[in-house]
Amino acid sequence: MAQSIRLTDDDFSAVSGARVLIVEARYYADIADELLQGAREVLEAAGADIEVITVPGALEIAPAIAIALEEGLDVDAAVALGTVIRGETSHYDIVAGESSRALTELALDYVLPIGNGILTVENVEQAWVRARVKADNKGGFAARAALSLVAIRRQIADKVEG
Ligand SMILES: Nc1c(NC[C@H](O)[C@H](O)[C@H](O)CO)[nH]c(=O)[nH]c1=O
Ligand SMILES: CC(=O)[C@@H](O)COP(=O)(O)O
Repeated sequence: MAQSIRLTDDDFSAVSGARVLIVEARYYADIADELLQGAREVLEAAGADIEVITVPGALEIAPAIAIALEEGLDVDAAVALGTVIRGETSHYDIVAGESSRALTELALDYVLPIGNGILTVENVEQAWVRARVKADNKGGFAARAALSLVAIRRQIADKVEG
């Protein structure tokens, strides 16, 4: 019978004990608290082992993950949390674009599951709707995305070893 490997499964029993690094940017500290809570709840429910690194802004998230990996921190996945809100200048485009571009490059270079929970929004109101655990819970979503990739890696490894 054909078996499917699904990236969207929400059954994370296979990822219990996964070591997950959260890197949170606290440029907007109160929103950061909410994103972190959402991510933590998902990871704790999945039985993950969590390490948190705090950085000043979204541009430091990918470098912090890279430093952790280069220094030998042994992790199965990372979750990036931050909020970038448009200001008066073009700086928004740099922070929003580069922080996510760097994460994608890092994920592919290191073949590391990374959940991208960096909000890129027009204003604080939009940020809160997306960050709030009882609303969009994007921190939780990013954590689930990272766990999905850990699960799929384990499923594929089992299949290949088989
Ligand atoms: N404007 C926002 C920033 N800017 C700061 C940069 O991320 C960085 O910390 C600085 O350029 C020093 O390297 N960061 C955010 O997370 N959100 C913003 O809206
Ligand atoms: C995303 C940003 O860096 C932004 O907050 C900067 O604001 P501004 O463009 O008004 O300097």
